[in-house]
Amino acid sequence: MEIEKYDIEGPLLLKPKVFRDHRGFFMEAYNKRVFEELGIISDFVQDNHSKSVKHTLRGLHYQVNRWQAKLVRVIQGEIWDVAVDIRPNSPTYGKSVCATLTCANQHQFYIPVGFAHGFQVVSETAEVIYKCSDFWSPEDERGVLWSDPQLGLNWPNPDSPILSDKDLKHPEFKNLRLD
Ligand SMILES: Cc1cn([C@H]2C[C@H](O)[C@@H](COP(=O)(O)OP(=O)(O)O[C@H]3O[C@@H](C)C(=O)[C@@H](O)[C@H]3O)O2)c(=O)[nH]c1=O
Repeated sequence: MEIEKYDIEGPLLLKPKVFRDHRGFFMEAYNKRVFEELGIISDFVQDNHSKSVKHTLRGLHYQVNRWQAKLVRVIQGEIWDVAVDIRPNSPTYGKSVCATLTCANQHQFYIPVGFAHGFQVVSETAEVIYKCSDFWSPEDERGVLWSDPQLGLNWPNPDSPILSDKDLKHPEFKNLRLD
């Protein structure tokens, strides 16, 4: 497993070792012991799987009270994935880190608690799976407006994103809700 750190403390880009042979490939997608050795001590309790069509943009999402660390990967297609630092006392508050995740590169994006998360689909369709360190809690769901210029995010297709009704209505970053 290769690991890349970012300028922002916390998120990691993980490049698992992939064993290829005439049958295809094998990889350990998650190994609690190895991840803990890397300092990723999240106790993952829920796996999510979504499929989206090209230009779909999901985000930017986080939960309060039941904060979720996430381990994101793509099993079909390609996405641009982003995590925005919303830890109030962080020196990098409001800054973001991103990763291109594809079924070919097998990379995984580890997003600790304290970040808002979103992605946009670059390929015709993409299937994304991610582990979460706490359960979904609808009343604790919060969001930030994906297009807020203050965040300065370089979405692959900002002109015609496909969004949920919910994602159209999130507040701007200056009105971030942490309660
Ligand atoms: C997030 C979630 C949704 N749902 C349901 C609620 C709703 O009817 C349907 C679709 O939900 P959403 O529109 O919120 O799905 P989506 O926009 O894909 O939400 C996800 O976006 C990415 C970026 C994240 O980081 C996730 O934590 C999550 O917020 O699925 C669950 O049953 N469990 C869950 O954990």
